[in-house]
Amino acid sequence: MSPVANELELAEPHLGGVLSAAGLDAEYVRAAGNTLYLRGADGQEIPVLDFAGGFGSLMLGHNNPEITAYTKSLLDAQVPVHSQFSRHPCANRVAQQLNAILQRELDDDEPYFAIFANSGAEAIEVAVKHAEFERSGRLAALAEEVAAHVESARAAVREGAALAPTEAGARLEAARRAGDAEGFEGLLAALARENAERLARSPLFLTLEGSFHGKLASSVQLTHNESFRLPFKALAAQARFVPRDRPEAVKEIIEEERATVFDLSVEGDTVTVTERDFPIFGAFLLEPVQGEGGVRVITEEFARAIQDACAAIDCPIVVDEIQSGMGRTGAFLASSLIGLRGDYYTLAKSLGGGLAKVSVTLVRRPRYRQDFELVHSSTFAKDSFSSHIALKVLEIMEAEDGRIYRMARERGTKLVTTLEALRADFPDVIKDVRGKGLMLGLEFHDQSTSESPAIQGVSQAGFLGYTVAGFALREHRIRLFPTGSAFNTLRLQPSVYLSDEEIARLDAALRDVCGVLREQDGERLTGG
Ligand SMILES: Cc1ncc(COP(=O)(O)O)c(C/N=C/c2cc(O)cc(-c3ccccn3)n2)c1O
Repeated sequence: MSPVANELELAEPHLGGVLSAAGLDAEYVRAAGNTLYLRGADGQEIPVLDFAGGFGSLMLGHNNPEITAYTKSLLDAQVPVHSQFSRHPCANRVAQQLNAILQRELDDDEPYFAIFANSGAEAIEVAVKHAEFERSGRLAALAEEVAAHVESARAAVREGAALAPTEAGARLEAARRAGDAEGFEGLLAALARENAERLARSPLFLTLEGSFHGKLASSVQLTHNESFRLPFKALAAQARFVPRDRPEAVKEIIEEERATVFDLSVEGDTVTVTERDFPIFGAFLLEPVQGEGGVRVITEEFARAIQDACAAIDCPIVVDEIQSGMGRTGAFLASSLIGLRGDYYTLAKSLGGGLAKVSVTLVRRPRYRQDFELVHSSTFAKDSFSSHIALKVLEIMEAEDGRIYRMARERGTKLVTTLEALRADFPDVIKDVRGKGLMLGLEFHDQSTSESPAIQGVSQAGFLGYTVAGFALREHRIRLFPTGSAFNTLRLQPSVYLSDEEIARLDAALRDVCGVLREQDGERLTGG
């Protein structure tokens, strides 16, 4: 290898620089439970208490002993990892187990078919592609129906039928004139041209302000954060972002964006031009608890408004449980706690037990299009290694009548109580405590007008959360991160094995942070 390449930092060096600026560029050499270990100058391991929790992928902790032992047994047994295009009974058992859990939590026995992938964003891409596959089938059926109506109208006009004067008829007549074609055939040519243009429009997706659904080409257009989304706007179908605090906006936006095609009907010797809605919306996607958007819990009222508005236009709902699912909020599905029912569910992160990369998109049977299986695939998806691990994870989650979910509720209550006590003691520093179960957010007041130039500077740069994280790592050996789109909010997503001692350590560290911010001690906060 050339000596130059040997010296260069070649794997995302700029990100490394950003992390280094915040004092977060640690190298971890081991992990277990809620602890990561870095190596000190003397070569000794230094434990770091991890509240980032793999951004939600470590419900069962780092290197969970039961899962690592099981993984070793899979390797020892030489389980075939890549046996694509063969029977995958283990993947099917994962799908069956997921269905059993959904049926329990949703109290409904309608099956969901499973399409496996390798990451959360890929599961979203699968949902978006399948929804488009379903929508394009509906568009084809509509086009066929209109074509049949056109033939009936053509025959009726030949028999002397006349056009009824309607507003839609006037609009179609204007299109005919613009197309410079004569008579009824000219009108039909205008109808065909107009409808072809309208049906060829890209689908429009609906999601919430503050949403995060991934950073791949389609999924990033469903992620609200403009710095993630806008550079790639030209790549994929767009979304409308619904304000989180206005459930009534769902219907308003649907009304604004509704799309129609011309149609014809014949009654006796009268032909009538009408305009009828066609499905322009690909799907409505939402997280029951927004992670990236600052740990915001969607209310039952909002869920109902979305459910009703989507049912009225037969728009599928994709419930993104990639971060909120897998028991993190105290139920397998966070959405089951707010009465939200999805046509699709996406799961990832903790499904792989902190070791395997696996995600799954579940599609409710009435919407499922089996031909999708023949046009979508991925080399590593549905591999038996990941499927075995996912099955083991679900077995652990469901053991002892859902002990893990009870632990998530009990540990989450203990943790949120600690955070609320902190806020009560530092109301000038802590603005809000949010979340559910072990998916919690701690929001700091804005410090952009701090009297400390250092604190003012990092706040105005949107770096307060990262600076606090750097302080916690340096001074307290605790790993924290702000959410990617709400920089003053720290997300806390430890494993269910969180101990009282670890909560107490976090409390002490956060009280120290609050003291530093109250005293406006920029020097200490930034380690300057
Ligand atoms: C609801 C939801 N839907 C799809 C995805 C995409 O999943 P993948 O990351 O597996 O592609 C995520 C994944 N979340 C990623 C994430 C969530 C988060 O809260 C922070 C960070 C993150 C990552 C790196 C640096 C800083 N922050 N990453 C998600 O939370």
